[in-house]
Amino acid sequence: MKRFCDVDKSMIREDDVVRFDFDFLVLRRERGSERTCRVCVSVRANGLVTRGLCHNVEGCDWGRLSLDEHSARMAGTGVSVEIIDEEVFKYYSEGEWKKSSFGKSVAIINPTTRKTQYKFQACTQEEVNKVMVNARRAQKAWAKTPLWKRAELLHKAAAILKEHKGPIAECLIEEIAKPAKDAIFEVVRSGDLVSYCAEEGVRILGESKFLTADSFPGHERNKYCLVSKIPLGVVLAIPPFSYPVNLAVSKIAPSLIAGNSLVLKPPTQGAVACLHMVHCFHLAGFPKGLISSITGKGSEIGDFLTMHPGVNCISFTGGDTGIAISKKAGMIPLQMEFGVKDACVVLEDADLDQVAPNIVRGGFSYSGQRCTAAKVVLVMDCIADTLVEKMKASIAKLTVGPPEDDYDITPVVTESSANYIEELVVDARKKGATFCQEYRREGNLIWPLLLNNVRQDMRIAWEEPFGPVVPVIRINSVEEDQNQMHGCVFTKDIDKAILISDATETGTVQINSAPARGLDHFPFQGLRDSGIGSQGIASSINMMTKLHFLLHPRDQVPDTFMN
Ligand SMILES: NC(=O)C1=CN([C@@H]2O[C@H](COP(=O)(O)OP(=O)(O)OC[C@H]3O[C@@H](n4cnc5c(N)ncnc54)[C@H](OP(=O)(O)O)[C@@H]3O)[C@@H](O)[C@H]2O)C=CC1
Ligand SMILES: O=C(O)[C@H](O)COP(=O)(O)O
Repeated sequence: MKRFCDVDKSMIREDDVVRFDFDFLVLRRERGSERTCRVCVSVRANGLVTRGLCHNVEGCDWGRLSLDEHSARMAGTGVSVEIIDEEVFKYYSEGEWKKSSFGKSVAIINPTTRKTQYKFQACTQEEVNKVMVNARRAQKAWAKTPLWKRAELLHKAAAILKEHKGPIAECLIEEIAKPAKDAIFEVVRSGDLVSYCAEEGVRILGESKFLTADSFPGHERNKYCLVSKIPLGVVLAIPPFSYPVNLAVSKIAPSLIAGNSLVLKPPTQGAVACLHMVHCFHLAGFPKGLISSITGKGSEIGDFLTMHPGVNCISFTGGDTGIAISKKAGMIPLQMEFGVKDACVVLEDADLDQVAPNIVRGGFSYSGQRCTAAKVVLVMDCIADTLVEKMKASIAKLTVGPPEDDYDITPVVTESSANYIEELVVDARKKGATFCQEYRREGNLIWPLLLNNVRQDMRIAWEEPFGPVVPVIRINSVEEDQNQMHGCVFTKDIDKAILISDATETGTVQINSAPARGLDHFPFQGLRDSGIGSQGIASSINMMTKLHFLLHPRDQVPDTFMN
């Protein structure tokens, strides 16, 4: 290696007190048949990566890299080097990155290469117990920390998170095959969410309600009640693989601003992206024990966590696992968001040139692995042929390939997920659905598929594929639709759209646009088996607090104050 480092002085502000650290890391990687072994050096100024130099032992010419290139290539290294021990990512407890005493690790399989990409610690029950005790202790002090100080730290974490979008996005690409631009967007959006939450928290929690007794029949103005919002205690956050960073911070930020402590259980796929994100909170300087991340497979450590007596609230997003969690959890508030079968209803008068690309985007972005993906199209029979042709034309434009090259359709998250999608496709073929494209699969990569003439007896009509397959069901009237879970309505008749929205049991209805969570501060919820409570910044802050009442009878006020 010729030169070790070259610090980019533009990264350092004039008034910074600069402390330089150097990290050395030997990085071994496998991509297909290519094997590389690199020695990387990163330079940190006050904890942030400034420059790095990497040398490929077999003659790589990475050479001197810009900050962004360096960050992008050094996921799991550089500023985050302390979060990894040899090849295994650590868990986060008491403000430190730790190795589990268990000595067992969990592998994260890259959906594209189908080889082990990363490993993380499988934590023990004793380690969970310790985290809970520390979380409770830290929370008591945190609840007394002024609101503006809590907000200040969240703003700092948000800035660090956005600054480190490169390495975190790289993890999203490698762990969950999120297309590169979407991966970057997820991190940036998450930083914005944290900041917005800090602002909203100051407004929501900075106000309290004042009640007087004389508003109730038969009472004088002789008693007052002050209503304020206080934290719940320890919040357990469990996000899904599909938005591991965004759906983790959507739980972390409201919980912290409200004065709670937070224990995160990252999803297996997406765990390393989550750990990098947690490290951004660590770098921001939150008190020890306030944020922790217990790692391990949900099936192994999940029950112990969710039934732990130290947990005062669970915020979960995922599949049917959540239904089981709701049944097992004790008398604590739950915020649960599960899977859904979002339907797009297309009426006779809809502008099909607008509808087709909208549904294709809604159904196929991130290869259909969004809870808000368009999962069934219910179209009036008289316009179905035209819509299907237009959708076929839109689908033909989708690109298919690896996430790092930012293709539209990328491999689905696991082989078992691909197998499940295939089962639904095979069932639809057996029962007579019309295939608008040839079904094609290579490993976890499934080409986009539109299934026409789907009937209610086919599994794809009801089950959530969480993949790039969209069924079309023809209807003759809106009443015929028994899904009752519309995600959107396409029509030029706004009155009709509102009537349909009112008549259906669904959390969110979009008019003339594919289903989406909205923006992160909009409320968002599923009904019936799709969830408990609402997400969204304000909803989550409210959900993660309880009311506290301070009553005061006026006759106790000294006479001097009464006149
Ligand atoms: N309504 C909404 O807002 C959203 C809903 N979803 C839904 O999520 C599903 C896909 O996500 P996916 O990650 O596969 O969902 P899962 O339900 O499989 O997993 C969700 C989370 O739960 C964890 N987990 C698994 N078993 C347990 C357990 N026994 N106790 C506690 N935690 C456990 C998982 O960890 P591990 O990975 O280690 O198993 C993961 O972190 C789809 O159904 C989708 O519709 C997705 C996004 C948004
Ligand atoms: O995890 C998911 O599926 C998200 O909640 C979807 O969010 P989006 O609609 O903003 O993509």
